Amino acid sequence: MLAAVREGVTLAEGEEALADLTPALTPAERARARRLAAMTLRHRSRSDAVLAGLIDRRPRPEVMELLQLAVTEMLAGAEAPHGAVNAAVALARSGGAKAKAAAGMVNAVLRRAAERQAAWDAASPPRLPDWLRRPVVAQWGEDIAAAIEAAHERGAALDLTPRAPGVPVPGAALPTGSHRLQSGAQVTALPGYAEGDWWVQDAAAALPVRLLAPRPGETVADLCAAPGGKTMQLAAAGARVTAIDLSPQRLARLAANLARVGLEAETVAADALGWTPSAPLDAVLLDAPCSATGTIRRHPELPLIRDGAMIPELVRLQAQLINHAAGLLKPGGRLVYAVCSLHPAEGEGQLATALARHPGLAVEPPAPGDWPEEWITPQGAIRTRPDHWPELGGLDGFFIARLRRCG
Ligand SMILES: C[S@@+](CC[C@H](N)C(=O)[O-])C[C@H]1O[C@@H](n2cnc3c(N)ncnc32)[C@H](O)[C@@H]1O
Repeated sequence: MLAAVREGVTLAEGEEALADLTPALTPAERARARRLAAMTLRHRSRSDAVLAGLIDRRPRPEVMELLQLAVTEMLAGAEAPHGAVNAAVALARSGGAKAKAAAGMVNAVLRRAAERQAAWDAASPPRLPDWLRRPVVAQWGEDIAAAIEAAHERGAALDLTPRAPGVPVPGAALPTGSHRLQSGAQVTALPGYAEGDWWVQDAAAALPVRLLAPRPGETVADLCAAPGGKTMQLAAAGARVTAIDLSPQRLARLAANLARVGLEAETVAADALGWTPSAPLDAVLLDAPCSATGTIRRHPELPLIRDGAMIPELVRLQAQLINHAAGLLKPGGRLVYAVCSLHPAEGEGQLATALARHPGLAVEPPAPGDWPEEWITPQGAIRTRPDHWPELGGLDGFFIARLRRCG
């Protein structure tokens, strides 16, 4: 999986490739591989710091990955050193001729690395890539950038959204209504899964629908809907929902998710830019395609496989989607724009230019008191960051704005 990320694919895609390569893996082994790979990536700056003092020359990438993996297991995962070292040496021996030749070095380096807990503890979390760090520092300053990096390294808890208030949901209730489980659990084995009482959704991802505040019977379009976390929230509130997504495969997942929780929505596989409803709508949710840089806690590979080159194209697409969405509303209708991004150009900047283009749209800020004050921006939008809620374990980075069509 680490090699797959080095080739530029996501951990999830790497996991699929791993399952194809080694079909005998049990689900538990696969889950452990995923956990270890994610952990290795989240702490990569620490394993590099430990290894820097022990190797003269960076070895071949696959050997380096073995070393990073074993160091992380020993110093973050508290794995007994002999187990981690032996496993790494066995892996090197099972590799190509060059990896085999490195087995002795792997053994020697890891035995010394096991004693370098202090170097591990003293190292810093991985830095954001420059293309993201620069705008983050410009927006919030150096200290917040460092706090975001620390939060990324801590990873994310498992958050669940209840189908309705009052249904029993595992985990501790968060102030915004989500429930949180701190330790990784097998989702399908949790109580209430089979009954469809809840679904997995980061606490921040549940906020756009909370801000939209759908009422029973309202007509709502979810323009970029799959895999459907927000569609389920809208339907659970009793809205008449049309869920649109460009990807038929992702829309099939949305339909399966709706079926599991026993909720209904009309589904349309289409480009949202070409879709129009038969009558103007009470509300539109636009959870736009974005850089996903707000989800690095869950996807530690993102900084390694993306560069900033896609940002201008995404910003253009988001602006087109906002323009289209604004035209679908009844007078007085509301549009919630959301992105799971930490890049201000997709959030704060996007809102500013949208307001300049659309004098008929006005920001409707969240009611004070209902939301943590530090999340509300000077524009009247909501901004969550991974370093928020430190005592509760953080949340994904989202930018969310509610706009009302005047007149
Ligand atoms: C951020 S994800 C949506 C997550 C979803 N709202 C949820 O809560 O589960 C963005 C989605 O936009 C879809 N998408 C991208 N471009 C689109 C377009 N032009 N029209 C409709 N959907 C689009 C992608 O297929 C992707 O599923």
